[in-house]
Order: sequence, then C-alpha cells, then structure tokens
Amino acid sequence: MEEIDHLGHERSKIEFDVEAMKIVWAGSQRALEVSDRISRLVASDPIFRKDDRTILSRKELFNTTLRKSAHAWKRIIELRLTEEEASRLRFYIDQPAFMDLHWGMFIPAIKGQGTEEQQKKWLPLAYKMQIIGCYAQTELGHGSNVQGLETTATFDPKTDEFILHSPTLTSSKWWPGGLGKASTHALIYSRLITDGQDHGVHGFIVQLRSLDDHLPLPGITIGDIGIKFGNGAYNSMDNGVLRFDHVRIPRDQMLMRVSQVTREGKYLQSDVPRQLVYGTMVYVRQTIVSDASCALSRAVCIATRYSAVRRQFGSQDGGPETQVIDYKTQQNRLFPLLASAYAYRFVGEWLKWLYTDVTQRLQANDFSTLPEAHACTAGLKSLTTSATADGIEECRKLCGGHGYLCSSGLPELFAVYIPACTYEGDNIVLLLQVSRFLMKTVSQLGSGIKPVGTTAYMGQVEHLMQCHCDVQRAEDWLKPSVILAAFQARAARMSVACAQNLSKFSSQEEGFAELSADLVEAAVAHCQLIVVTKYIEKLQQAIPGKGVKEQLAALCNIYALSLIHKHQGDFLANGCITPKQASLVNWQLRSLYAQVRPNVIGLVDAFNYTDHYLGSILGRYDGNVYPKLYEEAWKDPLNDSVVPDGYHEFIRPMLKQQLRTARL
Ligand SMILES: CC/C=C\C/C=C\C/C=C\C/C=C\C/C=C\C/C=C\CC/C=C/C(=O)SCCNC(=O)CCNC(=O)[C@H](O)C(C)(C)COP(=O)(O)OP(=O)(O)OC[C@H]1O[C@@H](n2cnc3c(N)ncnc32)[C@H](O)[C@@H]1OP(=O)(O)O
Ligand SMILES: Cc1cc2nc3c(=O)[nH]c(=O)nc-3n(C[C@H](O)[C@H](O)[C@H](O)COP(=O)(O)OP(=O)(O)OC[C@H]3O[C@@H](n4cnc5c(N)ncnc54)[C@H](O)[C@@H]3O)c2cc1C
Repeated sequence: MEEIDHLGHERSKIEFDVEAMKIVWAGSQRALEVSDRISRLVASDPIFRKDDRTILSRKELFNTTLRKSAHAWKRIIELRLTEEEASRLRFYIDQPAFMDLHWGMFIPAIKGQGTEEQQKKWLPLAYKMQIIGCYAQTELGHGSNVQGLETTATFDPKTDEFILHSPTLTSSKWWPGGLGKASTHALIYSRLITDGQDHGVHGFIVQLRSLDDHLPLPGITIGDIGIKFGNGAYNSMDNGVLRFDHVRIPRDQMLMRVSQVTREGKYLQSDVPRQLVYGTMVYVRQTIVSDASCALSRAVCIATRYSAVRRQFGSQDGGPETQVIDYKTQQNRLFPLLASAYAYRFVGEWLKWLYTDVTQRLQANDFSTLPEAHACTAGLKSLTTSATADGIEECRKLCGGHGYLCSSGLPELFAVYIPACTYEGDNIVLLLQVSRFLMKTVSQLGSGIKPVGTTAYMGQVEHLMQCHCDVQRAEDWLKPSVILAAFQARAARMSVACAQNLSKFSSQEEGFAELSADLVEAAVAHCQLIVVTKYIEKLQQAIPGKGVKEQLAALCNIYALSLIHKHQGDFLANGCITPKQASLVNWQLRSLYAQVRPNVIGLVDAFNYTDHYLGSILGRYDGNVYPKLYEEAWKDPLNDSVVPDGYHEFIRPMLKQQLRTARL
C-alpha cells in the first residue's frame, strides 16, 4: 500500500535546506552519518523494541534491560564500534541501564581520580566489561551535602587495609544506579579515617559481588530501592541500597590522585585541589546539558508534528478546520521551546569544549579555570534540565487529550526525564553554587582582578549599572548587541543588588541563607545570559545551506525575546528596559513566529529522529496519527477479551443486585 505523507503539504512549504540543518544539529557531516546509521541499526533490531515498555512488570522490564545491554555489548564487539558509535547506540536504545553508570561515571571517576598505576589496573577490566561498576556517593540521609556523608573507611595499618563500614541506617548508600542488581564493583565515597582522624570524603573501589556467582561478598547487604515514578521510564534502572559491615579492602583501592595514605598510615595531600574528588560530577553535568537538548527536541518534535495534523474549529463553508499550530497561543507556547532545544544544543557544544579545555589544563597542573567550569556546568545543568522538564509537560498539554496517552510517548519521556532536575545535584543547590561564584566575582571587582570568561561582562559593571536600552521600534530587538546589552545589564544588576544586600548582614553565611531566593534568581539571569551569548557566537560562524542561518537567527531571537517577556519583571524592576520596550518585545515575537511558522516541520525534521526513537504515534514522521492511534488502542491487554476478566465476580453481581433493589 502506498504510504501517504500527511505532513507533505507542510514539507512543501519549507524555505530552507533541511539536510544542511541536520548537519548543524548533529555537529558535523560525519556525526550525522554515524547518528543516522546507528539509529537505523537500532530501529531494525527486534531486541531493541520498546513499544511494550509501559505495560511490562518491573521484573520483565529489568530483564529487557539486561537483554538489551548484553545484546548492545555483543553488537559493539561484533561490529567493532568506535566509542562515538557505541555512545550513539546507547542513545538510540533509549533505555536507562546500569551500563550508563559504568561508562558514564565509574570509568570517568577512575580516570580523573586514580593514579596511573590504578588506571592501569582497573581500566582494562572495566573497558572489557569484566567488571561492572557504579558510582555510589549518595546515602539515605545525605545527597546534596557530600561533606555530610557518614560511611567510613578506616585504615588498619596492621593489615594494610581499609575497613568500610555503615555506622547508621542513614549511612546506607541509597540511589546509585546499577548498584541494586547488576554491578560487581562500586566507587564508594566515604569518610577517610587514619589514626582516629577524619580527613573527609574520598573515593574507594570496592568489590560488591562475586565474579563467579554474583552473590554479595561477606559483610555486604545489597538490593534495589523500589519502584520509581511512572510506567517504564526510569524503572529499567536498578537504583540500589548498600550497607557495609566492616568490609576490608586493600589500601591501593583508595583513589589516590588527589591524596594518599602511605603504608604507615600517613595522610598526604598532593598539590591538586581537593575539589577534584567532585570532578566526575562536573563531567556528567556537562553531558546532561546536551542531553537536555535531546529530550526537549524530542518532545517538541512530537508536539509540532501533531499540532500540524490536529485541527479544531474555524471551518469555513464545510472546509477543513484550522490546524492547531496556526493558533497564536499554540505558537507562543511551542516555538520558544523549539528555540530552546536549539539553544541548548549550541550551549552544550560550547560546554563540551570548556570541559575539554579545563581537563587539558588540569593535566598540566593549571587549576585556574576549575571554578568557572564548576559554575558553568552546575548552572547550565540546572537551567536546562528545569526548562526541559517543564517543556516536556507543556508539550504534553500542547497535544491535548491524546498527549496523556502513553502511545504519545510524552508521559514516559516526562517520567524518565524529570529526575535530571535532582540527580547530579539538586537544581537549587547547584544554582546556589553559581551565586557563590558570582558573589566572589563581584567582591573582587575593586581589587584589580579582571573577570574573565563567562563573567567578563562584569568588567563593565559601572557602565552596565546605568546603561539604557536602545530600542525604539520592534525591529530594534533583532540586533544582537541590543539583546546582549539587556541580558548583561539584567545579570549584572541582579548580582550587584545581591552583593549590596549581603553586605548588610553581620556574617556572609547568614546573608546567604536569608537572601538565597534572590541569589538563585541572579544565578538564573547569569546562566540565561551564557546561553544567549553562546547562541549569538554560534551565528557568527559560517553556516552553509540555503536559509539555514536565517532560521537559526530567528530561533535565537525567539529564545532571547521570549525570555525577556517571561522575566520582564527582572528587566523592568532593574530599569534595564522600559514598559514600552517590553511591549515591543511582544510585537517582535509575533512577527518572528510568522517567520518560522512555514518552517517548523523542517526545523523538527532536522533532528533526524527515527519513529522508533521518538516512540510516539502523535509524532510519526508521516503524520498518520488517527488510524495508528485507533490500531494501537486494540493492542492494550484489556482488549484481549471482549468481556473483562472480573465481570462474573464483580460487575454481574452488582448489576443483578441493582435489578433486585429496583424490583423492591
Ligand atoms: C550499550 C552501552 C555501551 C556503551 C555505553 C556508552 C555510553 C554510555 C555512557 C554514558 C552516559 C553518560 C553519562 C551519563 C551518566 C549518567 C547520567 C545518568 C544518570 C545520572 C546518575 C546520577 C548520578 C548522581 O546523582 S551521583 C551523585 C551526585 N551528587 C551530587 O551532585 C551532590 C551535589 N552536591 C555537591 O556537588 C557538593 O556537595 C556541593 C553542593 C557543591 C557543596 O560541596 P561542599 O560542601 O564541599 O562545598 P562548598 O560549597 O563548601 O564548596 C567548597 C569549594 O569547592 C567548590 N566546588 C564544589 N563543587 C565543585 C566541583 N564539582 N568542582 C570544582 N569545585 C567545586 C566550591 O565552589 C567552593 O569553592 P570556593 O571555596 O572557591 O568557594
Ligand atoms: C533517578 C536518580 C538517580 C540517581 N543516581 C545516583 C547515582 O548513580 N549515584 C549516586 O550517588 N546518587 C544518585 N542519585 C542521588 C542524587 O544525586 C541525589 O538525590 C541528589 O544529589 C539530591 O540530593 P538529595 O536527594 O539529598 O536531596 P536533598 O538535598 O535532600 O533535597 C531536598 C530539598 O532540599 C533542598 N535543599 C537541600 N539543600 C539545600 C540548601 N543548601 N539550600 C537550599 N535548599 C536546599 C533541595 O533544593 C530540595 O528541594 C540519584 C537520584 C535519582 C533521583
């Protein structure tokens, strides 16, 4: 049967080169080729099917995780996939699994915090999957406050061993992914005690389960922490609980790049900063920003395609009703999310560069950019995951009732995504780290230390405190210099106001506690400025392809102006713009929406997602929504029988009872 493209009319209107945009989104022609090839490989392999995920029991679901992971590993070896291809394979399989923590945290932690000797010993085993590792930091009683962890690792000089112990219930390790059922080893963060002295939290490699029969080793109690939010979703992951009862490990299993314990039990600190113990979190936070663009683009792709298919009201003379995407309210909710997906993509690319740069510097013992890398990864992780979680839910609402069906793909996407606001650092806790960095920057302004990198704008603080926005007409809002000036003035004024208010308190700590809500807002303003700046810088590069740069520029303006509109309270209260200029933002936004409207299907096609990856009937490439929704409904297990299983036991007696009552 001939396949009909229900979105063909939309595709015929596109004014730019979608294939060229696919390259921009993927990062390069080669990255697009890899992505395309691997996504098809996954879509065509029945072991990677995922359409039944929301109706599987927990045990069945976890079993599919094991099967998919083992099959993926087999394919990686058979096809000799490169690291980039393997990571794409993981992405398109699209099921959280213990492998994520093994490759994404256990291995990077050994690389970042292990000595050369330790890396030589452990990395080959981990690379060949002869051991499976997880990252066990969080405890039942403490997650955000890493310095408050309670697990102890006490050095015993008699045997040259550490004794790992969980002294209280709250010291039980709680949450680590892969810990519950799959991992054989863990990187355990625990307090180092030598000679009765507590040296704070350090990382230790600990074997948990036998490599022969997978049973827990003596002194170890271990299990899964239970069902999490939503059907399917993150329940494919075995987040675990772990307790130690005086478990002994050799001394050389403490990761010793940052500090060492000698054979005699002497504690030594190398000249690398203590914060490197937190280095794996910086690495993962950076990856989470790129992931945010993927999750948001996926939801936006579904909502955009469906909004072009769905029609409500407005039929003239019996003609078709209006496509819901043509309602200005729909555009005002959807297009800023589309723009955000692109914005997060570009800031994610930049953050990856920043992370690579700081890693190279650390290897050369240059630690100068570490505080900025920490602030940027923490802040952008927080900003992008919060906006993405809200954005996915908005996309569900943009799809009306059908968005609530699991077959729309949106409920599972939302459920799997929202913990990103919590893991790798609660988003508020992370923004408070950014605000500390900002307050330090402001306090150093008079001392001759020139702010650099993402805080360079603070160097013109005197100008930014009094400058006036230049906008007279709506089109003036299209000038990058005008947009940047407004965002810089807002960020600088909010930080300076916080710093001035902090100085009114007798202690810095008291001030921070009291003003934390304002400090978080200042941190958000700073992070939004980074995203806008990096998007504008991206547009200064050569971008080939007919109309591609124009579309990206329109989206950049939508991103920035929709933020000014949303946060106009900040911009107005700080005198960065006038009420008249705020209203011109809306005029310009409407005109930008009209400009991108014919191109939105092209802009989501450029993500190049397969129907398998999208996992959504509403987001199907061909837009053939209604017949497929109808077909899908009949596949529900409830429809296996016409009369439900409990009819004779529950429904029939009730009906007969009513009949008897009625006769009475
Ligand atoms: C088929 C398969 C085959 C192959 C697979 C291939 C690929 C798959 C691979 C990959 C997937 C990739 C990656 C994804 C992996 C996983 C993601 C998915 C799931 C997520 C799993 C979740 C894991 C976790 O959640 S782990 C636990 C995370 N925990 C936290 O984030 C805790 C948050 N708390 C903190 O970070 C800190 O405690 C704090 C809040 C920062 C406070 O710390 P502390 O009290 O010590 O600090 P102070 O405030 O006093 O600050 C002291 C000083 O230090 C500076 N600082 C703090 N942190 C850092 C840092 N990280 N770096 C640098 N500097 C730091 C701080 O600014 C202060 O500085 P000053 O003294 O100068 O002010
Ligand atoms: C799905 C998932 C996977 C995870 N995987 C892992 C893993 O693999 N390994 C691992 O070690 N951990 C893992 N974690 C744990 C995760 O890192 C922590 O849950 C996270 O760091 C938040 O810490 P918490 O739970 O202690 O939150 P809490 O700190 O208890 O937060 C509770 C509330 O208190 C607020 N709050 C806390 N401190 C402050 C403060 N100073 N100022 C203002 N407000 C504050 C927070 O904003 C939040 O609203 C995972 C968690 C989840 C949900």
